[in-house]
Amino acid sequence: MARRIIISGGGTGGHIYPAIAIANALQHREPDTEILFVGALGKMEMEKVPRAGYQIVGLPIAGIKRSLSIENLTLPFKMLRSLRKAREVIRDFRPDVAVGVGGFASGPLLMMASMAGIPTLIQEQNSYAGITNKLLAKRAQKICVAYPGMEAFFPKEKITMLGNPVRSDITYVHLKRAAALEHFGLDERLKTLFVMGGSLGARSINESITAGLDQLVEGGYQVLWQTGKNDIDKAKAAIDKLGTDRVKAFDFIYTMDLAYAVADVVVSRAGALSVSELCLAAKPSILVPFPYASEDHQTKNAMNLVDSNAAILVKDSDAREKLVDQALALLDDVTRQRELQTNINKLARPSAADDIAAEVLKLIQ
Ligand SMILES: CC(=O)N[C@H]1[C@@H](OP(=O)(O)OP(=O)(O)OC[C@H]2O[C@@H](n3ccc(=O)[nH]c3=O)[C@H](O)[C@@H]2O)O[C@H](CO)[C@@H](O)[C@@H]1O
Repeated sequence: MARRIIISGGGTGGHIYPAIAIANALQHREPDTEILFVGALGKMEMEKVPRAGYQIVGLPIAGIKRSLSIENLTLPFKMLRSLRKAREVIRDFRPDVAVGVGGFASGPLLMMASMAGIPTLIQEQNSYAGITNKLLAKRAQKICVAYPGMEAFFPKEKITMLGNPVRSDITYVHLKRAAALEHFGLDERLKTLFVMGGSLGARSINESITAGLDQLVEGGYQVLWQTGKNDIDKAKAAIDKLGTDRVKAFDFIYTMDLAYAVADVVVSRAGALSVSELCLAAKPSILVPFPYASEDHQTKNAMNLVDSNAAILVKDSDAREKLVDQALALLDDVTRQRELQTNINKLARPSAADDIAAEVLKLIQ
């Protein structure tokens, strides 16, 4: 009989793409597996998951607003409605296993699944566990992590360290350079700086790049720039002002494999999945951790690489002053690029998605 698996969570790309990578690996191992995603209504996963070819159901859940907001008063009702909806989805789909990847929807879904006696597995991308995953861990059968020391948050006997699941098309990107140049309309004679702000975009990176765009273009380089939704108009205005066709800006890039393929040097936030992808794609990288991520975990993600001489760190507070200079220095220095490339690739976990899929399947008797 076909196996049925629910994968739940989302909110940002850092939760959605590992979920898609696990789903792809499951279908590769067991092609007749039926997979249903459960996300949060109104969140990014409701659009990105169907684009990746999977069905998704949305729960009416929301997070606490940090500012004093009347919306917070409706949260308990949203939680109750989400629990009820999660119970319905489980009753109708009858999954053999439920997988949680973090983000709002995984809370109610995994809670109801474990109450119904369905085995659950958690995949934690970061070196720091949020409150939802800590609570869910008590009832989960297996917890797959990407960083050491996670027994500080989870029961030790349930933890397996397998790395973060990365979409398989990000392997062997060096074979896709020609296709990537054509896809983005870039010039094969020029070296490319790929700037990525993560799934939501990064304001300080965007401002720093805007300020140094003329230097990059005058330096003879071209730029592929992923800005996030909020800054795309400003980025396009800066490009128009410079009157150049050597800078291509996008709010979101669906073909990340091609973006990595074309990049000689990458400037990026240090979200867990971005970091795992940079390892797999073996890209010389300058990381600018988002300083307000919980427990400053992006700095930890970045330092993990910097300590192995596998990436360069620029602090968010130094970005405006130093980022473009550092990018130009690295673009100019092929020896340093090779050194970073070799070292970052040693930290890649190419089999993570498949290893996690194997753990998921093991939970089905
Ligand atoms: C601000 C914040 O709290 N960010 C968190 C969020 O980051 P964020 O959602 O930015 O996540 P990551 O950097 O981990 O991953 C981004 C994912 O989105 C994909 N992508 C991104 C941009 C784009 O244009 N196209 C695209 O496909 C990337 O290839 C990657 O798969 O989740 C991560 C994983 O839990 C955390 O480590 C980050 O700290």
